[in-house]
Amino acid sequence: MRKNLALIGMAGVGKSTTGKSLAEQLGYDCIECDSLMTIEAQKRGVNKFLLSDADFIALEGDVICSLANAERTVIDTGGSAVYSADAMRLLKTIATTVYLKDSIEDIKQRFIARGQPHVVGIGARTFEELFLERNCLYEQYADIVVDISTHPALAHTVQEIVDALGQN
Ligand SMILES: Nc1ncnc2c1ncn2[C@@H]1O[C@H](COP(=O)(O)OP(=O)(O)OP(=O)(O)O)[C@@H](O)[C@H]1O
Ligand SMILES: O=C(O)C1=C[C@@H](O)[C@@H](O)[C@H](O)C1
Ligand SMILES: [Mg+2]
Repeated sequence: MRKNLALIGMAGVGKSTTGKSLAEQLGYDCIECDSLMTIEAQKRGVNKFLLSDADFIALEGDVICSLANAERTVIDTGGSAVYSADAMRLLKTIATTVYLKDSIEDIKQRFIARGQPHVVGIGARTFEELFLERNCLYEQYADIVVDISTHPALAHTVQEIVDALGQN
């Protein structure tokens, strides 16, 4: 097992919720990339939610690449991290990547429940189109895929990831 874990997956799938619990169970630190991005954007004098998609992805790439020395850390990435080739190259080097996957229906429900939060790349596309594009990227970059659609309970998800890591 590499010395860190990186959670990747669609906005709202539960990366931050799972990441905190997983880190606690493993005795790892947990870094939420979205929070680091907010801090970095403030340093640069910008509001990250007002950035273009390209600038948002560049910021996300910079933040993730700043984690090169992380150890024993769960890296909770933003859903759009897969659009940054630099970020994914770094993560594949320093971490075991875990794709937290759920059904399109469940993700869409949670997306609507949260009031349709900021999501990169939605543009003129439908949620379904974005989901399918993202799903290919998440699968491409994943060392481990954990599908939570049949067992969505947090404790079950965390245990499934721990078990999969043991076999990886
Ligand atoms: N397994 C689950 N079942 C039901 N609801 C969940 C589950 N995991 C997380 N949630 C809820 O879904 C919402 C989004 O979860 P969370 O913030 O962990 O997702 P995320 O993947 O980190 O999203 P983002 O990419 O936007 O940061 C939260 O309100 C959380 O309580
Ligand atoms: O999936 C996405 O496009 C995003 C997910 C969030 O984690 C944030 O990083 C941001 O709102 C973009
Ligand atoms: Mg999150």
